[in-house]
Amino acid sequence: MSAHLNAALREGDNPELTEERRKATFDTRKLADEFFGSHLARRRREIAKAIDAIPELHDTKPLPFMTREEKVEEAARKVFTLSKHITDIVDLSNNRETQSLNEMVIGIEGMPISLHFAMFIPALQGQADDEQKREWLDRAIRMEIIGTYAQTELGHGTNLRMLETTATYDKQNKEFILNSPTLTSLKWWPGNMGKSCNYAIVVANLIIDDKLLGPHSFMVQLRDENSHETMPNIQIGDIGPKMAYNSSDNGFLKLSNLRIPRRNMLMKHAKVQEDGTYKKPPHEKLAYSAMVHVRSHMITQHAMLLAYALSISTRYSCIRRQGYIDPKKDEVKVIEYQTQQHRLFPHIARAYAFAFAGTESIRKFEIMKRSLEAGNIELIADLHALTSGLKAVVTYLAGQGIEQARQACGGHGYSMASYMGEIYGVGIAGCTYEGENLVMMQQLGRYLIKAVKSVKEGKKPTGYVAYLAHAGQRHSLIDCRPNEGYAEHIRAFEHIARRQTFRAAERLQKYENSGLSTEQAWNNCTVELNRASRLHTRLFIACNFYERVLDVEDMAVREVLEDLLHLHLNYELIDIASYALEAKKIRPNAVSLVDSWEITDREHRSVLGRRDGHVYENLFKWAKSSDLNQNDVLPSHKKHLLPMMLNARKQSKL
Ligand SMILES: CC(C)(COP(=O)(O)OP(=O)(O)OC[C@H]1O[C@@H](n2cnc3c(N)ncnc32)[C@H](O)[C@@H]1OP(=O)(O)O)[C@@H](O)C(=O)NCCC(=O)NCCSC(=O)/C=C/CCCCCCCCCCCCC(=O)O
Ligand SMILES: Cc1cc2nc3c(=O)[nH]c(=O)nc-3n(C[C@H](O)[C@H](O)[C@H](O)COP(=O)(O)OP(=O)(O)OC[C@H]3O[C@@H](n4cnc5c(N)ncnc54)[C@H](O)[C@@H]3O)c2cc1C
Repeated sequence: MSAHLNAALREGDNPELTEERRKATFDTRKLADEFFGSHLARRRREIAKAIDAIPELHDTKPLPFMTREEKVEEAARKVFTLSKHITDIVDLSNNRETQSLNEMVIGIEGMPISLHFAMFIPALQGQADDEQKREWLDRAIRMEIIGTYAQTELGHGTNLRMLETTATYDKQNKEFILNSPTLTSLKWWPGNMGKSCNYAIVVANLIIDDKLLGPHSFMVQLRDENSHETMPNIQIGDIGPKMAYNSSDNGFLKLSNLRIPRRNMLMKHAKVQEDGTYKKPPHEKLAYSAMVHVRSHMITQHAMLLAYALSISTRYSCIRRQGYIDPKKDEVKVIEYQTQQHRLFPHIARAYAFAFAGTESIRKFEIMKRSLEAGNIELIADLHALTSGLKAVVTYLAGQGIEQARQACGGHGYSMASYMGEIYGVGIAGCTYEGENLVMMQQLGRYLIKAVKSVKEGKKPTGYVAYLAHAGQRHSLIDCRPNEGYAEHIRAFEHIARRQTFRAAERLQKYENSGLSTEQAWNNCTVELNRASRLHTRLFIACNFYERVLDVEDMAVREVLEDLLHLHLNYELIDIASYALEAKKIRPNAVSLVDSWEITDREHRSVLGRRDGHVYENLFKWAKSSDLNQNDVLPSHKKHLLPMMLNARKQSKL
């Protein structure tokens, strides 16, 4: 590729990076079009340009130098400033455009309206009836009110059936009475609930005539709309600092005999009539729709976090020179070391694979939503299984990749100047929120076991589990030569996933036959079952990557994606670092592959990952701006350490 086609080349950049960019075999803009989709890629460029022109949307100082209060204030300031410009910059009905704008301006550490858009609005869209939508959804979209999703409690997050918050129907007054009867029933964790929101969708166990009817969603006003003071019968606050996400005020909530009108229960699916008659929803888990929405969107979000970390470490690896390969020559860029390439490149391949899987899970979510609106509940189970698996596998592997990217930056990777600590903290939170990963793997496990049962009954499952009915390869994998082409890789992958799923199913059957209860037998098999779920999901990601690459029209882009696909399939299959062959092929394109993510410096917030590569001078500037450097001698030093040392000196002279 002639260098002028590489959109990332700019005057004045560090020559080390320019040298890398000149080697690109493809046009980074065209690869960006594949990674994001051409519309979003173009819009992201336009959004970045629009932000450049509005100084009040820029960071006032690097986020790691801010206290928690300053971070919370900065996020609030930017949300307010954005509200004046947002409709000029993005199409608000496009979630991914809006999310890109938020990440570029506010960053990944959280903001007062995260949950409002991620869950409050989707819960209203999925669970409120038309009249309720007119009352709350329109106001929420206009941001007249800010809401969150309050489900998890101090004592229970995973096991929703045991939520202790109660909503008891009072027929006389046609009201629900909401209560947090115990310490463990306090709502705990909901994002932005501590200080920012004035409304919440509270998930509580519904009780009518002493009958427990399971978790349902209720609209609760938390704070006065004018004064923002906490409403009566409510106690609310922030849960304190966390590993990351400290711009967000995750909160606690106690409800004490709070009365709300009957119509505050979201009634699109389940309904409670005035006389207390209860109408069941058409599918028991429709009340969980907001969680499925977030799970299906988390995959692209985590692909992006991984991309942030890898573009920082790949660029930095081409700036950093350390040691020799040939002692007679200069010190080499650390990217030249095979170990560095093996550390980074498989994760670059995964970032692309995850982004494509994420686009697919969002597409599947939209299809399910439309089919549900037409009254069809059939796709719910498939989507739940798919998103449970993807959510768990992608958040976990993205976390691993981010940590490898951090280690690849050596000591400077541990400084917050690299921003790796925050990216990691935010990434691994995804392993926990929206369903703890090992628990979500079991949800997919249930689905796989059902598919095995149907295969054993002579039926042919369709869709993502169709491969379970294929005749298994009789020979072992040792006979499987990966160089025979991608179809052979996929067959090998299917073979491993199928074998593990059948092994888990047989083991479960054995325990059940031995007289153990279903639950006990299940618990004895969960390690095997989770392995099957993991393999099934990694197979889905690989197949999706393979099919996606076949669709690419630009030959240069297709070729580099095939290199990544080849690496991905081998790495996933053999589960060891890539072959030297793949590493050699990826090496000349390493920087351009990460440039194709088109992450701006503003979005990165990383000194190490700067697009222009001027790392060292900026590390020095960064250090100088530390609060601790504002005084030559810290007041705390004068107070404690200096007297201690003076005293010690005095003592030794005696
Ligand atoms: C699934 C559980 C663990 C178990 O539930 P339980 O009731 O006990 O059910 P089971 O007996 O196990 O199963 C019964 C059957 O029901 C099926 N099932 C279960 N769940 C579902 C479902 N959701 N859909 C369909 N079917 C379901 C199950 O498979 C069984 O079927 P079968 O009998 O085998 O046929 C459950 O209790 C559970 O889900 N627990 C986890 C709790 C959880 O996830 N909590 C989340 C709280 S909210 C939260 O964590 C928020 C976090 C902050 C998010 C920050 C967002 C960051 C941004 C992300 C990007 C989003 C962008 C959005 C952009 C935009 O749109 O603007
Ligand atoms: C950053 C962040 C933001 C959050 N935001 C929100 C929010 O906005 N709204 C909200 O309602 N909640 C929110 N949460 C809460 C989150 O959804 C829960 O923490 C999560 O669902 C996990 O539940 P838990 O904490 O009860 O974990 P636990 O269930 O207590 O998990 C602890 C351990 O027990 C294991 N375990 C539990 N059950 C089983 C089982 N059945 N089988 C096998 N192993 C099991 C798990 O695998 C894990 O290893 C947030 C959490 C975080 C970290």
